[in-house]
Amino acid sequence: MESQILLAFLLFVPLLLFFLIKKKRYSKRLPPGSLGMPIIGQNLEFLRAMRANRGEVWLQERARKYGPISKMNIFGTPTVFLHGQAANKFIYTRDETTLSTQQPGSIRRLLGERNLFELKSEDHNRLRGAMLSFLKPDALKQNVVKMDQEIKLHLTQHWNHNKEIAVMPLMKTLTFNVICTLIFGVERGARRDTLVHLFEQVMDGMLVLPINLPFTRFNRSLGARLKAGGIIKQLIHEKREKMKNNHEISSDQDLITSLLSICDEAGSPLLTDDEIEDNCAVAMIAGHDTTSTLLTFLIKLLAEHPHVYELVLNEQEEIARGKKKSGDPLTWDDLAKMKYTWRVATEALRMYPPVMFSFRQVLKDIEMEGYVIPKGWQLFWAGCMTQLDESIYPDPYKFNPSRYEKHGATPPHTFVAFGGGARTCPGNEFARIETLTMIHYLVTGFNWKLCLEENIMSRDPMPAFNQGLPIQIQIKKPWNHTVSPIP
Ligand code: HEM
Repeated sequence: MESQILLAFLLFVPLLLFFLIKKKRYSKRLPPGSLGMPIIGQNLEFLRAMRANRGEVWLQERARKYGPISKMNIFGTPTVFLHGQAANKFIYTRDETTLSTQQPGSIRRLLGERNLFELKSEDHNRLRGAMLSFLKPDALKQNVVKMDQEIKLHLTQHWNHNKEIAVMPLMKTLTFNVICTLIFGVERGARRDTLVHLFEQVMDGMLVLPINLPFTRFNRSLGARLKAGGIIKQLIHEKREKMKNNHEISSDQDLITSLLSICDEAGSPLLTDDEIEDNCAVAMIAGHDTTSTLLTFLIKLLAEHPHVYELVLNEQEEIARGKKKSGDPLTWDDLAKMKYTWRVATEALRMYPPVMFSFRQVLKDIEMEGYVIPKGWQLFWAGCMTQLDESIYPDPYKFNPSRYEKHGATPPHTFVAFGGGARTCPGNEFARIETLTMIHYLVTGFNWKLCLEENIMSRDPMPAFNQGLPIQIQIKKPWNHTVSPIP
């Protein structure tokens, strides 16, 4: 008996030691931090912090505790959290055999399987190239007049007769309408209103646990996405028919027409209808809340910084004086002159980036800072945290558009509001045109002041004002732009 116990002991102890050492070696190489409870992980903590507008603080505290790389469990997946200039460079320069884009399950299912965020390698290049054939500056030049008209119509309908407005919902209305006109090419009316309403519901389920049970937020959003997809399919069909019957139709009149008109070398359509549908949904989701957030913050910051407002006004009045007739639309050349106004927008994007973090999937083990990021894990990185790093942007919480006058004011991989590398936002030029045009008409046409002393914010996932940012407006001079409704 004694010899059996001794034998068992001799076998068991080395085995135990082996597992302990192996575990120790592995966990030593994993980044610091805890994975928390299974499934729940750090979800609740993080989402609560985001909704209380403490998302940045939560991440900063984490970074202070564990350094630039740590592990956690978010959206049900073991995750490594990264931030800092080196992390941004690492992610933006990595090829797709190491890292691939993978959104959390909720986002993936809502955007559709063939959406640009999910596609990789050749598929990604093909789709991205097709989107850029409409979104690149040369193509967008043709659409400045449409943007101008859409913005004038918005101001006439929503600003002209009001004394007090809530900025945030109105900016969403504007950016929805701009996308409906320029991306979907869908006429105003009941169908467009339905589409807008459906996309609002889709947005609601973007950052939730993807539990598809009746009455969950996710279930409602999925239902709305299905219906919105149906409307986009119908638009694709109508536009295809129109193109068959009228060969004169210009391919850059909207994104759907542009995507339909691209063919491969054999003359067959380059994209499937599913790809067109999913990527129109992406353009709506990626393009409307981001730009409306930027515009809302700009309106707030201009109200709070009268000297900046004056400089923007001078620049815009100079451009207005250069017009042959009052009411003539802005041109591409006018936009190129708005240098100071774009610095102001850049400073707003630095301090209040609409996209604070992104996700990637790790395809092979990665060594970083002496740790291993294991294959199959999720990377969660807060690229924009560098924008508030005082060693890079001195006095980072001070709104100071003049900081960009200095040469080298934005060191590489530190200003990343539009992302970087192969996945840089393809809509940045679209957003720039929309923002500059809107600011032109706002400062030349209106004065405004904030109604509340404090405007409480939250993030869900974009930064938002809980009370919508109410302002009082005053029309400077009779707003006499004649606008015909855009089809
Ligand atoms: C102020 C406005 C905007 C901001 C701050 C913004 C920000 C970003 C960021 C940070 C990314 C990269 C995400 C990542 O690397 O995971 C991105 C990607 C993307 N954005 Fe934007 N965006 C804006 C406007 C727009 C607009 C107007 C559109 C379309 C009309 C658009 C369409 C897209 C698309 C399709 C992608 C995916 C690109 C790819 O994976 O290749 N964005 N955006």
